[in-house]
Amino acid sequence: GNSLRKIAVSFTSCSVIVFPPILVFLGYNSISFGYKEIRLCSNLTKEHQENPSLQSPQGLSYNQPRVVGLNGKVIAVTPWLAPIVWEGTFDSFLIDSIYQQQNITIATTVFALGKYTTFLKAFLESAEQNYFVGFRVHYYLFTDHPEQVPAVKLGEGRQLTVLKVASSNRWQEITLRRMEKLEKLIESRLVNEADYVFSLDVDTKFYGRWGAESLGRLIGVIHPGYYQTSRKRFPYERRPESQAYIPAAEGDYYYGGAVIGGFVKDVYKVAKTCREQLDIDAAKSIEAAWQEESHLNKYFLYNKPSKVLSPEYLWQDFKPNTNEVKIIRFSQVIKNYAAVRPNP
Ligand SMILES: CC(=O)N[C@H]1[C@@H](OP(=O)(O)OP(=O)(O)OC[C@H]2O[C@@H](n3ccc(=O)[nH]c3=O)[C@H](O)[C@@H]2O)O[C@H](CO)[C@H](O)[C@@H]1O
Ligand SMILES: [Mn+2]
Repeated sequence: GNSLRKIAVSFTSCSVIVFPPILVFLGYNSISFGYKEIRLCSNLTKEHQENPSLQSPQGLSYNQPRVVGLNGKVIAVTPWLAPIVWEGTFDSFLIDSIYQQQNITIATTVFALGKYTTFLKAFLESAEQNYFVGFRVHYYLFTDHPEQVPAVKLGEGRQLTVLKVASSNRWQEITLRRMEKLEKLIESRLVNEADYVFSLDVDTKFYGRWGAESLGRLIGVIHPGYYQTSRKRFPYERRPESQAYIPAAEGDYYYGGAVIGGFVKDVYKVAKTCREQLDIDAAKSIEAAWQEESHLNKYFLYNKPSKVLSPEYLWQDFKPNTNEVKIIRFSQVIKNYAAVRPNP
């Protein structure tokens, strides 16, 4: 909780009113007094000023953005002027120091159903070494086997909550249901318990720093398998009957379903919208090519992320090293699909 910051973004500039000293709660147990300048303006809302949703019309024609330039250098900004986070574009000490002052909590949801509980130990241990070190992190771990959750020593200010969910005999159902679980978790808890939330795949490991440079209103990650692929060959859903359908001439990046992040409120919109679109498809007995990842790609195409994580933030262990990716921060481990999934 950070009420000061919430007050600060609730009003936009025009006329300035200086309030007498007011009580402001900071964090959980400290109280401070201060003069609060509150700026009021009738015709500008918070949405417009502080939290633009970056909606983009459907059917626009524009060039596909490149991730690596023709000179081989990485591109660090999208055509809608959102940063693409690469090593060398930020000062990790500076950016962590800025966000540490804000006393934030980063909720992190992770699902481990069926045999995927075997990935938990490496995921959690490597997260403790690399992921938002020095920040308050709250893991929300969904599993059908709570007894298989390993005991991992967590750093100061970090906690883990285990939430029991029903098993499923289809991996497709497990991955796509994450949207609904995330939606409901935000409604019931995260609105009060966190400032930011990340939803992460569990069949992964952290190998390098992942810190405050990844924070923003709405965060997507560029999938490591498609960052040099022409948009018409992205594995988007191509059947117009699906709510996840994207025409061949459209597309910015192919985003990985393994990382979704941002302000609790903005991630809520993603999760709720994707869950609704998945429900419409299910009622028509249609399942998108890559389940919720397809719906996520549709969402991000027309609701642009405010910051995009480069493939440094989602790699695959089997991929050879490349010139552009200097640091691998988070990577899919190699898995034996037949051994870990409940169905082919
Ligand atoms: C790198 C990447 O972007 N991966 C995406 C990709 O394939 P993946 O092959 O990465 O999908 P996956 O098998 O890892 O499933 C996604 C996640 O669902 C959970 N899970 C899945 C199966 C199971 O039996 N138990 C279980 O707990 C687990 O948290 C896992 O990390 O496409 C999926 C949808 O098809 C998801 O969008 C994944 O995020
Ligand atoms: Mn995965």
